[in-house]
Amino acid sequence: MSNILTLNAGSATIKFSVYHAGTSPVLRLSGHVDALGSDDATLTVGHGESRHFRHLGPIDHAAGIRAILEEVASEHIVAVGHRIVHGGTEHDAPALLDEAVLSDLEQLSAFAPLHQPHNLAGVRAAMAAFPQAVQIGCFDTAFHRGHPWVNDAFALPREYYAKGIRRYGFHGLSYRYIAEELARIDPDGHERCVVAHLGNGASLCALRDGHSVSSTMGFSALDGLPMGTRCGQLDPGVVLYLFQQEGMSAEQISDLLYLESGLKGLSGLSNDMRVLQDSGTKESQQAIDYFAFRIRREIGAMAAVLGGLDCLVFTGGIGENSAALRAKVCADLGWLGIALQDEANSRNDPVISDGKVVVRVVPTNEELVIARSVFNLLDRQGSPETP
Ligand SMILES: Nc1ncnc2c1ncn2[C@@H]1O[C@H](COP(=O)(O)OP(=O)(O)O)[C@@H](O)[C@H]1O
Ligand SMILES: CC(=O)OP(=O)(O)O
Ligand SMILES: [Mg+2]
Repeated sequence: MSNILTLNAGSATIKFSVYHAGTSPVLRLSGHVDALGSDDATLTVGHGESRHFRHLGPIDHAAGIRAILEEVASEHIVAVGHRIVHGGTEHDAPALLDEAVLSDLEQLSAFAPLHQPHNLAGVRAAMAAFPQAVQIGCFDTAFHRGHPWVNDAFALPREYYAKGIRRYGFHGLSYRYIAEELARIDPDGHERCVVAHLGNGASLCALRDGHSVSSTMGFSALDGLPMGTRCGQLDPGVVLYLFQQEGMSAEQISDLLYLESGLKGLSGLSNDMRVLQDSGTKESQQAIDYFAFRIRREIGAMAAVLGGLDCLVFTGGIGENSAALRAKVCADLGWLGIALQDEANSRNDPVISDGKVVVRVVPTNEELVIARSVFNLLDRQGSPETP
């Protein structure tokens, strides 16, 4: 049986799925490595009703990818679809990954150091594991490529935009999935929608009629909301100060902003919302309050971009699972027409509001977006493996 494997290496998780290559993707097997970067990463694999679970210990992304490839080694894989976080200015659609494309994408690793190197290492590992399979890249940035210029540009001299120094936006596979789901669930109810993708990486996207018009993430995956270990929006004067006055090296500043900040830096405890919610320390509570405050502030900004709001969607590991965080974010948004229905919220129901704005919890599915893209690309190429 011919199958498609999808690999989605995030900053704290690696998710994978195997789809049967029929007329449309049919899920056979899926799973994820969770809590990368902690002392106890785990692997969960599900096959229909049955699931198995394995402790992996303190492993890195490369070991996580190896564990996944071992799980699927016996499958007949004809194509591997990869989430590639950064596609730069060139890639606005899924692409076949050959040596030339891979070397272009390697140049973008500095723009997304927590993701791009792991995404590309995943491609190399999959090439070695399945040498006969085609490798296809699906880009997080592609969904945002149609932004109006005012949303893409920084107020720097114009030549910097031409050099690629602009706001790209990320989490695009997740936003594409949500936009497609909204079109299916409620075709008339989402003209102006803000989607909050809240995982270890976190961003908001403003959707108008299902198209991205603005995102809180910018040039790199550091900007916008605070995240598990990333600082989010920061006065560039702070970076200059750390460099010029504190004598920190570029590498030290990079580690500080990407790996030691956000929820982890503010709580002094963990990047993981589950740990912070259970901990009860004042610092953990402040970290959660700060996270919620910045999300609320940016929802207001995105509503201003859209000229109002019809729909708010929560997704990602935190957005899908933390009723307490959603309640905190929405608490003072009554002026926007947002009113949460407490019981529905505590159950993570698909609709959790009873106000003018429909507030939804939609589990994202980046793997399915990747699988559909792989199918379409193989289909256009007339692959003998897909009817
Ligand atoms: N049940 C839960 N309650 C609260 N937060 C959760 C829960 N499950 C996962 N999370 C949060 O989601 C994060 C992972 O988000 P996810 O979107 O799956 O990963 P990534 O950002 O790596 O793609 C974890 O680090 C944790 O903070
Ligand atoms: C772009 C990004 O931050 O992705 P993730 O949430 O998967 O880490
Ligand atoms: Mg993710």
